[in-house]
Amino acid sequence: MALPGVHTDRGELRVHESLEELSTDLVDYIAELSEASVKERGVFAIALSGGSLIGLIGKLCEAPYIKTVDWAKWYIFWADERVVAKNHADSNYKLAKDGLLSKVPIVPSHVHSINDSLSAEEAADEYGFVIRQLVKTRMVSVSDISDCPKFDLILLGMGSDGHVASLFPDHTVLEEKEEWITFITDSPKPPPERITFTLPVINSASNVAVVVTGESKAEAVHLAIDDVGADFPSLPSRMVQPTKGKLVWFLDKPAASKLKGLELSE
Ligand SMILES: O=C1O[C@H](COP(=O)(O)O)[C@@H](O)[C@H](O)[C@H]1O
Repeated sequence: MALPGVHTDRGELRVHESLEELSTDLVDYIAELSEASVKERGVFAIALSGGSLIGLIGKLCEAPYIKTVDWAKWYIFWADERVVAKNHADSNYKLAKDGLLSKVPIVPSHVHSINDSLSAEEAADEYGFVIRQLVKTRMVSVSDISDCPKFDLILLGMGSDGHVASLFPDHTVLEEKEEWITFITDSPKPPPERITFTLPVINSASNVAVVVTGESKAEAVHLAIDDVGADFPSLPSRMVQPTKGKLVWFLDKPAASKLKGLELSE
């Protein structure tokens, strides 16, 4: 049984007993947002991350979602990508393609992956350009506060160091305010070259879900969510604060085990 969602200053917390239950709640949430967005805007612009997240959304290829989701209306993006060939084991695109995209009736031209023949800097520039074109045609909406794209949903994972997308703690990339997409060549987690959505883009989304599992991430979850004072201002996961959008944390019990004020029974 899931604990009921808890509403906090840091968003809604959904803590689950098992990965199976978390995965079901997560895909239901995605399917609901897809339906609402298609009803309202005619399309659903979703940005994926890599890592453990993809295994947790794999159920979208199964009944009932394979039939009930309006796949033709999906536009897919990546919140971050490693600068490797698309068929490389480290590619976030490959992970999503193998685990989801090749198994659902997505329109191939709606899949907006990064150009893997370019340098990190060029790939980030080109990805920003592609997103600008889609903002112009309103396949991706635009924020009414900043000039940033407003994705219907950005799905993020989190590393045990508190990184989200390819925004790493204490990295200058956290200060980027102008660009929508940027690049790094010194990622502390391999591979070193990556491109990433910037914080202004993440925080302009209509919905952001941060999906975190496992005890190794419990300390980072605590630092990202609990009231820890001003000591951790530059923890990327703590800087995920949608301006007008909704933030939901999908956690399993081990990841949530160091949160203060949550009654987690064994
Ligand atoms: O390097 C990355 O790591 C994070 C977290 O991955 P996880 O396997 O610990 O869940 C991921 O969200 C990001 O997209 C990826 O590039």
